Parts: sequence; structure tokens; C-alpha cells
Amino acid sequence: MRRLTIGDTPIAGVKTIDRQLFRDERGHFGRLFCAETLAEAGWPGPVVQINESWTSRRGSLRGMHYQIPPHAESKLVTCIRGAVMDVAVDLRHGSPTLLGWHAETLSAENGRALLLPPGCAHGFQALTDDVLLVYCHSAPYVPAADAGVQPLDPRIGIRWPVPIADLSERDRNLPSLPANYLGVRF
Ligand SMILES: Cc1cn([C@H]2C[C@H](O)[C@@H](COP(=O)(O)OP(=O)(O)O[C@H]3O[C@H](C)C(=O)[C@H](O)[C@H]3O)O2)c(=O)[nH]c1=O
Repeated sequence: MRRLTIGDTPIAGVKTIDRQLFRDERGHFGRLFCAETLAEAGWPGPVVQINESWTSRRGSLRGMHYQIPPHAESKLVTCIRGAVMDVAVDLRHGSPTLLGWHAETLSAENGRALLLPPGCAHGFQALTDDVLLVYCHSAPYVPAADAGVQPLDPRIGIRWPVPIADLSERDRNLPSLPANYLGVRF
């Protein structure tokens, strides 16, 4: 069996990555990234930065974030402690699924990760306390390119599963999309 198994989602380029976890009486061992396999899933090049994100409370929500061109990035999100509902939103101009969203439950237990292509905003809600995510990025963080859309925007309509606990000031104030929103040319 392959260490990383790629799955499609209804949004082009958004892929599930199922990680084989080798379990024994000590615990488990699993692969987080494989250039050869993830190239098949559309990963564009080297991993440029790796980040961690720790969220203490169930219900906390982070997102929806993306980097604007020319700093758009692919992102691989892996949950190594706890569980989240992880969400991708399609913001690509001309995409047949523009403003569509897709959610996956990522957890340390299920070993599932989510790969997002450039042009998709990312966010998640913690389904447990004490959640730890690892992010692989295909482009560096550029503060001036750090953009976001409102996670509670009714035009997107993400159904967050549990009552929202913590939401940052920034995320609370992210813009909702205009009625004539056509997406971003990535
Ligand atoms: C994304 C990023 C942020 N930062 C700095 C900027 C802030 O001073 C601090 C916290 O950033 P932020 O409040 O944007 O963190 P989150 O709200 O967890 O956002 C992240 O989680 C959402 C769901 C994502 O998909 C993004 O990867 C990322 O935006 O880290 C960096 O130094 N490097 C980075 O790559």
C-alpha cells in the first residue's frame, strides 16, 4: 500500500491525502510529505515553508485565508493532534465551482490531510481541544499578500459543525464577498 493515497474532491485541485500510519505497541509512524506522490496530486515544487498551528479550544475557527498572486500557494494541511473540520473555498475566476466549498475531517487518528491548490482559501474549526496542525507551503509567506474572506459569509455558506469559540479580530473583520464577485485570477 502507498504511504500517501490521493483522493479527489468536488473542487478541482483540492485533494485528500490519506497517510498510512504504521502502528505498533509503541505508537505510530507516518509520512507527512512525499515529493513524488504529491506531484501526482498537483503539488508544484519544493516545500518552501512548514508551519505549525496549535488551537487550544474546541469550536475555535481560523480562516478563510489565502495569498494573492503572484504569491499564491499550494498548501498541505495535516492534523497531528486532535481533530478539525478543514475547509477549502474556491476563489478562482472562471472556475465552475467558484465559491464552492469542500470540508474534510482531519485528525491524528484518521491520518487524512488536505491539499489545496493556489486560488483556494483555507480555514478550519477545531472539533476537539488541543489541536495541532502542520502546514506545508509551496510559496513563502508574504504579509502584503496575506488575504482572506469572511468565514461566516452567507454567500459561501460554510456549515461550521459546532458553536464558534475563539475567532481572531482579524478573521471577525474579514470582508464578505460582493454580489458580483467574479473571483481572483490566479
Ligand atoms: C500564515 C503565516 C502567518 N505568520 C504570522 C502572521 C501573524 O503575526 C501570526 C499569526 O498569523 P495568523 O493570525 O494569520 O494565523 P492563523 O489565523 O492561524 O492563520 C493561518 O491559518 C489559516 C487557516 C491558514 O490557512 C493560513 O495558513 C494561516 O493564515 O503568524 C507567519 O509568520 N507566517 C505564515 O505563514
